Amino acid sequence: MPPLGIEERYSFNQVRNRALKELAKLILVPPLLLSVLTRASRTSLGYWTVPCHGLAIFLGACVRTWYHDYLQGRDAKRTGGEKTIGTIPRVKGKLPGNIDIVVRLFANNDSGYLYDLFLELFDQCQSTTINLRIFGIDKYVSIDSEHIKYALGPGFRHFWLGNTRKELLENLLGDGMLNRDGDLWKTQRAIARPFFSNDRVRDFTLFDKHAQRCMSILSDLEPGQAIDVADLTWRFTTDTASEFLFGQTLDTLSFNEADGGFGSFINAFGEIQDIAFKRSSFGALWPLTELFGDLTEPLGNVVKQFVDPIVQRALEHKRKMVEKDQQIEADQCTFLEYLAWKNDDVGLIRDQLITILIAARDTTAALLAFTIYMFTQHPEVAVKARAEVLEHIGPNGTPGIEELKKLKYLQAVFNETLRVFTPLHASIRESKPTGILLPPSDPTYPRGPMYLPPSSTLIYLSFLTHRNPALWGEDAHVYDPERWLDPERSQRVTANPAIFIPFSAGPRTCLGQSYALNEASVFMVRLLQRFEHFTLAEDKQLAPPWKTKPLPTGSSIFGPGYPGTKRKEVEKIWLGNHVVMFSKGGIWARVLKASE
Ligand code: HEM
Repeated sequence: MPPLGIEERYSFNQVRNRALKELAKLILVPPLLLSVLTRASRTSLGYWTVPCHGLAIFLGACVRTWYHDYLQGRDAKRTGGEKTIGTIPRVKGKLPGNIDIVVRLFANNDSGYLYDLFLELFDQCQSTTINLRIFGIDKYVSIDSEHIKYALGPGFRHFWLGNTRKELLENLLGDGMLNRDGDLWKTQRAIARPFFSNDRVRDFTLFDKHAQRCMSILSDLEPGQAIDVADLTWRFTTDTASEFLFGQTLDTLSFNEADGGFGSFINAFGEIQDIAFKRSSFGALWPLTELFGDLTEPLGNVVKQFVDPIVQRALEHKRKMVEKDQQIEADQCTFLEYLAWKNDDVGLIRDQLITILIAARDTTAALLAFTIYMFTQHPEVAVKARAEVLEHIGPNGTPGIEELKKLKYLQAVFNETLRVFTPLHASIRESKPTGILLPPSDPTYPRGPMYLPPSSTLIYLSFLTHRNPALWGEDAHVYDPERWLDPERSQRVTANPAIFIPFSAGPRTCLGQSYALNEASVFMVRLLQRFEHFTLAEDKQLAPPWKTKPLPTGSSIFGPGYPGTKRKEVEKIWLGNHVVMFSKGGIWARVLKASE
């Protein structure tokens, strides 16, 4: 069996065997050693057999952790050389293996404000990069803008996506660019890049067509009728992306889910992502929850059954063109035709298409939905954005690239939504098999260079970096687009762009940034031309479960109200964190048509 390698496709059996081996190391090896010892010394443990074997597992874990720390300490000295370097502070829970922390993390996810518990952990450790060490397995979590910048940019070569991340979505993303490192990633990115260049995504006809459909849906609502705008924007980006990628829309805006093919495709597509998210909460041992088979396999087959014939047709079309000695017009074709022109591998084309669909859809939908949520909470923002649209484009004008450039306030609104409700709230990298010296930390809790051991999992929470008062000022929790227009306040980002990374940074930065912002702008222009007032339908909205007032007393660098975020006071929705952030139960709003 080939070893799990960076460019390999992972078979589920390989992944399951890997997890079983890890489990065996944890719970089988120590009792086996004990049995060998007792046999060799002809000792009978009698009634003590079970407790002694339990104790052996516990001691085995302690010895392994101690040895692991010893090796790390040695490597840290080697990596640091003459320099004095620190170790990343470890979270110290009350129970062995930090079980209590795991329980609290699940509870925070289930009923708390997103990532609140982490604020407490960072504060306890007085560090913005911490080691959770759960059941003896190190997991580093960071909100440190300097450390994240290093991993994404200058230290890029020391990191890769890592096997843990790739195993989760192998059945959906396969060889797609979001799931590969090394040469395959480079090739995939190089092929796709020209298609997402600024010039290429300037044709707004497609965005406009689907945006206009959304406006018709909104216009047809009964007076006072509420709509889930998270669902509407999701359908908008699904239809737009599918037409952009495949050349045919999935037409989810017709709300006709019963229609066989694409309905099952969209469901399977969503379900795989749900499974992947659940897997991620079990860490590297998740395959043990699927001992009897890969839960994503049947769903992956549904996806393939839907996409492969479309890919085959594109390849057939290409063959006919080649026979007739025709050339493809790069600026006239769909992404699928473009990919088919570049290679003949159905699997590779499918993986790349699915990757872009996954990257393009929920992210941009979230940007739009959270912006509308903010319109409901800050009517003055909607009024100002609408005035700008009317001034530069008029009540019926068509948004083109030149018009959009003039919408400075709308750009500030999007920036502020991307800051406060950053769709990709977290991401993950793995360091390569050599120890690394992380640069000095950001000013939140000043620390010198710290040692990151080889092959470490580093999860970074841009959600919290974007809301950190030490980087953004005391009003970091306030939604205020003006901060992007005020030279003094916007200076914080210009001086240190690493504090704002909604589209990531460095060589793996988002390929679809222009596409996303143009698509979102066209939607918003159409919305603001037709509607002028937005309210949250609180009677429909799933209310957050926490009590907002009084806030807990005490304070930390993250502001008063420790250990929670200050936004808890004002938030009317309940944030959830799948791959992309969302509002549990949707975002229900009522919209008022603009007076003619
Ligand atoms: C508001 C909308 C969007 C946001 C906030 C966003 C954010 C991001 C982020 C943070 C990453 C890095 C992920 C990581 O390294 O773990 C990323 C990667 C990527 N995004 Fe986006 N994205 C958006 C829209 C889009 C769209 C519309 C497309 C395509 C049409 C797209 C295509 C990609 C691709 C292909 C990558 C992978 C790049 C690589 O690994 O080299 N994104 N995006």
